[in-house]
Amino acid sequence: MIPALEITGLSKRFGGLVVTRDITMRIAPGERRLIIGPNGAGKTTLFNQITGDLRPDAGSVRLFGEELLKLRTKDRVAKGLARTYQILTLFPQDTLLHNVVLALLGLRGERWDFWRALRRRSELFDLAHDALTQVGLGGSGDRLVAETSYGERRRLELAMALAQKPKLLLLDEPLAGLSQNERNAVSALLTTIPRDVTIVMIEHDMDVALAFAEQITVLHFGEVIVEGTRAEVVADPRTREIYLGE
Ligand SMILES: Nc1ncnc2c1ncn2[C@@H]1O[C@H](COP(=O)(O)OP(=O)(O)OP(=O)(O)O)[C@@H](O)[C@H]1O
Repeated sequence: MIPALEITGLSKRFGGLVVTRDITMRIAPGERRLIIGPNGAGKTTLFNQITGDLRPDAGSVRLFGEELLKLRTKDRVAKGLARTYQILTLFPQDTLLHNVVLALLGLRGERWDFWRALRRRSELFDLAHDALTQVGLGGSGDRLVAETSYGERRRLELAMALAQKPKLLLLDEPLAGLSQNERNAVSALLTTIPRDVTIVMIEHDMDVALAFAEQITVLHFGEVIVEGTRAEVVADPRTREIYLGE
């Protein structure tokens, strides 16, 4: 079976600092993969190399068998890659619906062009509305982002990614900054994402993350230290040593 995501020998250093050391990882179609590791382990820089925000020094990243590294970010997105960010990247003075439409326009690789957007309006707006509905914000499209709660913004960001109908979704700490109630709601939402979307998630909230993930990769100083099923990784003494600091 062709993996949804296959990373081979991925390496990156910033001067003397190795942030990704020969990472090799295969993620099956439909899998829910959790990536954990201490602060600075290289989790976000790994995502940045998958998306093309950062160029690795060596290695390969394949999406359903197709090499991504020579493609620009927007072309990777067009191949079915979407991500959310640890730090939200929204337009607060615009509406939720417009934020999703703008994400869709980014997907299509078009410069922001008002008239062109207007011509495509109904199609784009329908897609955007569907995505908002999928995250429970269907009735909130006309509200300004600035007037929403943090939890609603996290949902909006998810809608922006889902609107692109990704095959592979990278979630960078989707629960960061949320209250316990909001965390429960967003994690319940994550379980409703259909299996034709493969999900790789970085998350520090272990309760939620462990419940969600089927396979777990532990990174430490840019290197894969432990990988396996939830039970295997939790039982592995290296996980405790590295991640829990025991
Ligand atoms: N552009 C850069 N230039 C130099 N060093 C960088 C750059 N980007 C990241 N780093 C360093 O790379 C290391 C890995 O950072 P990264 O953000 O990937 O860690 P992380 O595992 O996502 O951490 P956290 O859990 O805190 O988000 C850190 O030491 C960070 O300071």
